Amino acid sequence: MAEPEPSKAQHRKARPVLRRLLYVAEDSDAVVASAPPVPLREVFRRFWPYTRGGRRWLALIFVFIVLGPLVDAAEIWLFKILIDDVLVPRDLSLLLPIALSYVGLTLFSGVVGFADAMTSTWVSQRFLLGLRSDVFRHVQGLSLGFFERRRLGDVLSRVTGDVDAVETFLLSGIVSAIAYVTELVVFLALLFYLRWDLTLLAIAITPMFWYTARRFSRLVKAASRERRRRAGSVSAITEESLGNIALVQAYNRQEWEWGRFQRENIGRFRATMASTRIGALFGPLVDVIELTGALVVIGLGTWQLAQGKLTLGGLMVFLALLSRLYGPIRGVAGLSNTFFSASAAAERIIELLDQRPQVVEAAEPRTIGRAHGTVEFDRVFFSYPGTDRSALRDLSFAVSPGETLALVGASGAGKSTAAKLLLRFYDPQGGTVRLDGCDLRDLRLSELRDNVAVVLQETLVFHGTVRDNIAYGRPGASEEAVVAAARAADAHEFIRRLPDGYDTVVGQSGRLLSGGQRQRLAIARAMIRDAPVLILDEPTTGLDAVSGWRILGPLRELMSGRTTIIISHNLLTVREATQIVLLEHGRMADRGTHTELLARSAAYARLHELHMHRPPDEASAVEVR
Ligand SMILES: Nc1ncnc2c1ncn2[C@@H]1O[C@H](COP(=O)(O)OP(=O)(O)OP(=O)(O)O)[C@@H](O)[C@H]1O
Repeated sequence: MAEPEPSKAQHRKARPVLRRLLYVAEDSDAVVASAPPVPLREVFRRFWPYTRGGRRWLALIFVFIVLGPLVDAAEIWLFKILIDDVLVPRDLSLLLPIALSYVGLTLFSGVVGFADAMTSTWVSQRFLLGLRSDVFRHVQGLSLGFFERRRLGDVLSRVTGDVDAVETFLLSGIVSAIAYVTELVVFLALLFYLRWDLTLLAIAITPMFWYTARRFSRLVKAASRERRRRAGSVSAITEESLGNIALVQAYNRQEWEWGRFQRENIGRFRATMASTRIGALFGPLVDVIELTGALVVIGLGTWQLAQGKLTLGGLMVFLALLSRLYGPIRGVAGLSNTFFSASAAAERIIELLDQRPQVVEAAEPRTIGRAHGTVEFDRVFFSYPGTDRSALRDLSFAVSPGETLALVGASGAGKSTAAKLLLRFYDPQGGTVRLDGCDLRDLRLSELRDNVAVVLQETLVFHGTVRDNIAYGRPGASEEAVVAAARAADAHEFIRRLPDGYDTVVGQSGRLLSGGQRQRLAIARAMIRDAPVLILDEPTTGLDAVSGWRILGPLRELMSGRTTIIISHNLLTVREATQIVLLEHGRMADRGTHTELLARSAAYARLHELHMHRPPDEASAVEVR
């Protein structure tokens, strides 16, 4: 770290000013909360296993670490010989061997330096490779509930930024610590060998180093924690704001979004400045301590030189070695700052790794292979974690293969929640959801989801080609299968007209396609998955009447022979359902076919009325209440 010139005024300022300089103000209504503190020992314990692949190489790095100070010491010793045996007696006979030794040592240290740099980088990057990939895999396996509560940008910042700091903590930090200790041992041994009394005097000041370092490391940790948290917030706001750029621009909210961003940005700036101030104050303080030690030694050494107890070369070498000794002492003292700062990042990773999926697979899950597709909700009660309102209350229904069950009801009635339970994104607090008579909690998660295909309200299209997007439903699907699915979804014609046909890149979130086209792509994806159970969550949302009509054909094709649960506000899609469940506040208010409900349920009849007497484009968007 670059340490700026010491500001003398800083040393003189009164305590409150010092407090303001050294402490970072924390913002209570933060975008992202700080991770809970974790002791250093625990941080080591958690991340040490990730060094597994590189431990053999670590041993090699330690060899390089020892070689470094030995070469340095040899060079310094040559310097003593140069002064005492060549320069002072003006005897040139040793000059050539000394010069050759210098060349040899320089070449050797060059080779060691190269090998050291390559090996250290390899080991640390291997560590990062493993850790980052594990963190990603872990986060990916967390339940939907986690992502609904967390800010994605903060998670991104942890996976990309904080992971690097863990490496500093565990590898670079430890390697530096060992390097410093080795240097200390080598130089101290030489110093003692040269003049034990002067050496004792010189190291008498070390407790002051430790004391200063201890005081500073606590401050560094507070500042680093705040810096990391702010980095997460900046990332979260960037992701949210740029991810919804169309909304931001359409509502002219740029200034407001910028203000939100800027608040965190300034917070990050302040936290970084605070930690730099702490580091920058630490440097000059240590300089003063170091200078005190050196001055005492120079004083005593000059006196001993005058007394003839020490040669000029001896004194010069002593001072040269001493200057090398303070480097590692200062380094070891400063390392605690590095450790504490990196541990602030490690805490954020540990917090992420400690998140457990709310949905856990049974210890010995049942295997059902391809299901027939009978779906059953049996007296299901559910409320979202952290809420006390029930999203579903005592919900029971059953759907057999080839049948279609439509869930209708006002917005917030619990329709999508039922779909989430069937995919086992959450487990119900009461009752059971079954597939082919098996409690979902007993099934292998991947197998359950293999048996279900979904077309969601917001059509999920990835940045990639049309072909990739369809084949996402069944990895490794053949070209024929992709085209057949597209044909069945009535998508083949429009895909053919795209600039590169099936190779057209559709842009992030499929922005280069129309809503109807995206929907048909999603149907093709569900089609190719060929799962026995189908969940259609508002498949015609956002489509005008013509497009809505247009995808009815492909939808019917997709639904035929499968168990379908359709959530829709559009009565046209619902009318053909085998049974319709009318939900009100999470409860089943009524159940029957379209004709039965029309005759019996005032609420349903009113809806139908509303739907039928509106112009078709409005009718397709009207909600069933
Ligand atoms: N992740 C969540 N955390 C907490 N509460 C939620 C969550 N998702 C939904 N809810 C609440 O659960 C209830 C049911 O929501 P759900 O999304 O199932 O309604 P819906 O009938 O599908 O509505 P819409 O027709 O508007 O999609 C609502 O009161 C909603 O506020």
